Amino acid sequence: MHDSTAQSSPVTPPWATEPATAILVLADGTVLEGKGFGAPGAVEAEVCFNTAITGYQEILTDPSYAGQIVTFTFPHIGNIGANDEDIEDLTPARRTGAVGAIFKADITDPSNYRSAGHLDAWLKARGIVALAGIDTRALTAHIRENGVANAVIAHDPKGQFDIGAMKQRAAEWSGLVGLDLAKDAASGQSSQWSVTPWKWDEGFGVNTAEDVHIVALDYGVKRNILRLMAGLDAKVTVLPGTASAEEVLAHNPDGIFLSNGPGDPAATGEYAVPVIRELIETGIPVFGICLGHQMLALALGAKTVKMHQGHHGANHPVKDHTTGKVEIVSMNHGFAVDSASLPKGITETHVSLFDGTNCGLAVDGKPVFSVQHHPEASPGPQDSHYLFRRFLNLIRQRNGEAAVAER
Ligand SMILES: NC(=O)CC[C@H](N)C(=O)O
Repeated sequence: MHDSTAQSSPVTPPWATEPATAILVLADGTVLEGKGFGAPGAVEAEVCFNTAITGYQEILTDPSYAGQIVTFTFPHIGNIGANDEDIEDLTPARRTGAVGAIFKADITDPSNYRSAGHLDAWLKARGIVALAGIDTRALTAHIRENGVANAVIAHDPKGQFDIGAMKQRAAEWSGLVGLDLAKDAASGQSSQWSVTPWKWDEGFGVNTAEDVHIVALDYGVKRNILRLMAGLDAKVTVLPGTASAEEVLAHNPDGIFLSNGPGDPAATGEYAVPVIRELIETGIPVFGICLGHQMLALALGAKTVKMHQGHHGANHPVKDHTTGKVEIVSMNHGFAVDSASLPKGITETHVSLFDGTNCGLAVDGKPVFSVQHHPEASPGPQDSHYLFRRFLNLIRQRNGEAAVAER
């Protein structure tokens, strides 16, 4: 990593035999040069690092990564190719998710029975600008020391870059604080969801039972969340995150789900937060994940803050205070609920064992709870799947039915 003052192109890194075809310029002037993959072009976004060792397609298609470039700390990305199943955004044609990707090693030819093509071609089709061949450990250390960075990532097969202009663009970008990306991340349409989780040798299933009805408010929802709820015999109706409380209640839900999503939770204060405030007064069980958790906290009067480097990975330890158990979880957030701001009557249910930040809350005396981490774990370990059953039990209890085993 070096601070380049070069304004002319093509850029030739000292170790390379060929000119760089992709480049990352941070707002602090740091320049990283390597080999381009995926879509040509240039885009400004926030660079964060993800420590998961599997699930690169699920990560890159997670709508919560809108406005972000993901640096994978795992060095070999792409070796199992790409397929049409490991997708997390609801409407892939809209390509909501990460806009850039950074890898240590070049993408190799795919070798996996599920592969339908090369990751490079998939990145190109999805419009993701990718850079490979850089020291991702150094970039990760840089982010850990200095915090997530605003940047511009560019890929030009001819290696023509205007580094000065890229530096200026990175420095001038507003960053994610104050940015509402959830409104655009949502599919914007109401739909029914009945697909159940993928099973070995069977693929995805379809749920026809409709024991309970869950309305999921979509702020950029991940498919595996909907699959897990459908897998618990729920009829799932997805509504745009901009729906009013009246529109939600018109569906007669037994439970209301608040989805994950991109951007600053505090920027959703005009549409989502007031609606959530109304919904929690109805007595209908409410469950929120990640952005849904943060917006619920805001609706309850707490505050959210921007984190230094965020949590992005599939190996984070979280403690559930209600059971005393520790779960290894999937994480993807750059904002957090300030636990000191949680008002009276709200219990902090989960905390991160990495840094003590808030990872869950429950409203005393109401069937309303949420978590910061990702129990759908796509990708990630399945320790937190019990949270979907906890939600179902709140619904069953309210409907006068017997609880199912949580674990
Ligand atoms: N995965 C999410 O829902 C992320 C929530 C929010 N955009 C954050 O970065 O903290």
